[in-house]
Amino acid sequence: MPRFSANLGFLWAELPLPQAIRAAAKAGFDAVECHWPFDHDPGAVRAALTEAGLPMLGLNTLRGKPGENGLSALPGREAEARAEIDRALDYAAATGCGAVHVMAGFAQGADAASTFNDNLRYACERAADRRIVILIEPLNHHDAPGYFLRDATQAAGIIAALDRPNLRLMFDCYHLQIMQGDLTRRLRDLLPIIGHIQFAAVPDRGAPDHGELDYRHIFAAIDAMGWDRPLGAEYKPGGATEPTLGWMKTLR
Ligand SMILES: O=C(O)[C@@H](O)C(=O)CO
Ligand SMILES: [Mg+2]
Repeated sequence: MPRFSANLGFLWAELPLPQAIRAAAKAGFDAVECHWPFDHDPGAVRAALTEAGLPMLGLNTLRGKPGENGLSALPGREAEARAEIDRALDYAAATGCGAVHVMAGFAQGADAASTFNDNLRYACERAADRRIVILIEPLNHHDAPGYFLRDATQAAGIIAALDRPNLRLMFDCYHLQIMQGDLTRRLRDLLPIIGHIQFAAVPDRGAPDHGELDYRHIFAAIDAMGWDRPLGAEYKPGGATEPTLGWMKTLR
């Protein structure tokens, strides 16, 4: 039976993070994850997680200046990228969060590729002694045109080349349906390197109860593969979150 993580970057995004954590617990989620929680006191976040009895599965490195979408593949920006990796790892350690998504940024070409690899090696090393997983996530080219990491094939190549036990793929069904499709086979083939799975309707990124993907089929297939960790609900509710949660009953 699938279990679910509320992505608090989109769900209950209007609430301060500790309140959003409590709202997710009340709604029946099994875990939470977030985008950029750094303005919230990590002690208050940890206390809310403990009170709610929920783990925090992941958070992202900061994106950089306005208009940027991560720094780790940007040649010449290594010092800033690594400072953001350190900041994210410190916050993850302080809140007991299990994974950090290292955001690549808008860049292309060989220099970007080697910069990303070097920064990922740095992140994996710094994360290892804290038992934190480093995630990389392909983003679709409509929402993030020019983003360095475009699809799961590219991400799998990086993970194989770096060969670090704590480097994993964030498999976001929304982005990967847009970029590559064939999600059932792709999930099965990539399962050994997947660190987290996220979902939303395609193409509007709404609740997973409409659109071109049938999540009854996808979640049953994921279940049959033996995946039992919470799946990340990373969709845009377009208003209050509670009225959008009907899918939790039908997809469980
Ligand atoms: O899919 C997304 O957009 C997120 O998972 C993310 O962390 C980067 O924006
Ligand atoms: Mg995602």
